[in-house]
Amino acid sequence: FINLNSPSKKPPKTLPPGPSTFPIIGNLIWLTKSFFEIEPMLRTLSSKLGPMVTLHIGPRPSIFVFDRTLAHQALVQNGSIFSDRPKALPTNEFMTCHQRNISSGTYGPTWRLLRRNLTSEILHPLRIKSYSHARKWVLDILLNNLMKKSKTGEPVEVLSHFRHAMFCLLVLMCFGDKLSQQQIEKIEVVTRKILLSSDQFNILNVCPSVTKVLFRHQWRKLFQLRKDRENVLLPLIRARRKAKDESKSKETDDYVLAYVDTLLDLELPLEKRKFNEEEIVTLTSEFLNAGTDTTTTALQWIMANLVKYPKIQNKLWLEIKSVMGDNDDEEIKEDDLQKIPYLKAVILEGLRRHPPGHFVLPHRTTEDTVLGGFWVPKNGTINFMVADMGWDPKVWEDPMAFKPERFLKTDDFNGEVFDLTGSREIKMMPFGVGRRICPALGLALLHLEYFVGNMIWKYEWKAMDGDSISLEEKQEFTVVMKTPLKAQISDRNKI
Ligand code: HEM
Repeated sequence: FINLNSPSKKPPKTLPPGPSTFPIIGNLIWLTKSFFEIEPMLRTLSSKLGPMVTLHIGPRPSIFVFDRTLAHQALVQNGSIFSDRPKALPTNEFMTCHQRNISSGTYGPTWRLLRRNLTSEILHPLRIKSYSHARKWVLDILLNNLMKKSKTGEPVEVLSHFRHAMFCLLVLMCFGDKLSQQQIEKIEVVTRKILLSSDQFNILNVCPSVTKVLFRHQWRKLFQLRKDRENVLLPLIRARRKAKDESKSKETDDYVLAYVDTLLDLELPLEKRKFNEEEIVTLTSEFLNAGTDTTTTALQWIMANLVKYPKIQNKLWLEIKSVMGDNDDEEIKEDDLQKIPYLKAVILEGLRRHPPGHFVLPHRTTEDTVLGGFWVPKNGTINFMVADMGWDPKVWEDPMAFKPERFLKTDDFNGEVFDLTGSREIKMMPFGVGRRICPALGLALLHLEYFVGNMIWKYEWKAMDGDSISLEEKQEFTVVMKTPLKAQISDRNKI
């Protein structure tokens, strides 16, 4: 790897190969496509052209990297060059208050402040522990709802239950735990609507000055969605501010810091002012969105594999039983999770085989540079093929099979537990790696282990009679099951 700033090396000026396109029109057409449409095309191109492929999307080249060693060189070894985000498309810019959130924020002091605030105030292990009562509360609701449904004798379609549970957890961490189910559902409806409609607004980004006239109804719809979001979130933000100002909250014993509390006093480092209400709405909705569909998707894929492969489910249950003994009425406590290595292996295998996102969020380079022998221009967009890295047959034997046992062979990982951060070497990267790695990796793993573990400990999960579980994928905001999981669920205590 050479940096173009180094005077001793003469840099190549050749971009990684890609398909030829019509100038301007071709570039604009890509803009209307979602990543999900692009993925299979990229795979075909890479099989012919090699581990790096360029597409001309919009005004700048977009480079896609399939190779895990190149990903490590870029994101870990040269993180300072590869950690910026591209300028947001107009619709995203509008919904993020000019990219003033963590995931789309420019690599600089505001992003650093927001990311550090989230990781040190909310995602710190001790703080995560302080939300354990919320997890227990949500687990009870989830288990009860699943059992209620299964008693009707109908197959239980689990997805909406999983999503609601994951959403409740994040709402409680974000706004404190005094919210009713009804309030939570109201927020869920609005945020979901925004997420599901995002693709339909792609067309507005092709020449916004024209689309503002031609598609003004669509633009109005987008304005309304942002307004609806403010209408549900602002009252919660104001209530928390009021409690803070009156310092009421700290007087009660059960006060738990919420994400929104940490945002109220933060000061924008360049502008030297506090975040305004619209910006806090953007930041809180980012927190809810970033964690709900990702974790829900992972949860569904993992449970689907446990239904599809009863032997794996049974092995997991036996291992849980060896820790829990005859305490059938108890749930698995968070401290006990680490005593169940097979549970961790099941979760890791789920994330490897079915990463919720098949790409990371787009990165932008801050300097002209060279990767894999090709030129990567300053301000170029670069992305990494997450799914393909986890399915690399050079790293993973029989990569498309679901085999949690592969994560128990610590010899394969230098005698240590598997390192998901890829700091030494990337073998898979469902959370990204480097400076933009998902800051909630630890929280997401805890949620997956706690909920999968307890759902298997309490209930036996079976496919519906005559039904086989299809692992076909469908591309939504994340890559989900094309046929959502339906299962027969029975109480293990009553078998
Ligand atoms: C299984 C669950 C999850 C998966 C697989 C996942 C995956 C990812 C990935 C791939 C990225 C992009 C990395 C990159 O651009 O290089 C990311 C970023 C991010 N994730 Fe997650 N995530 C999960 C859960 C969560 C949760 C629960 C939260 C919050 C509570 C969260 C908050 C974020 C944020 C704020 C970013 C932006 C980081 C930045 O740009 O600096 N994620 N995540």
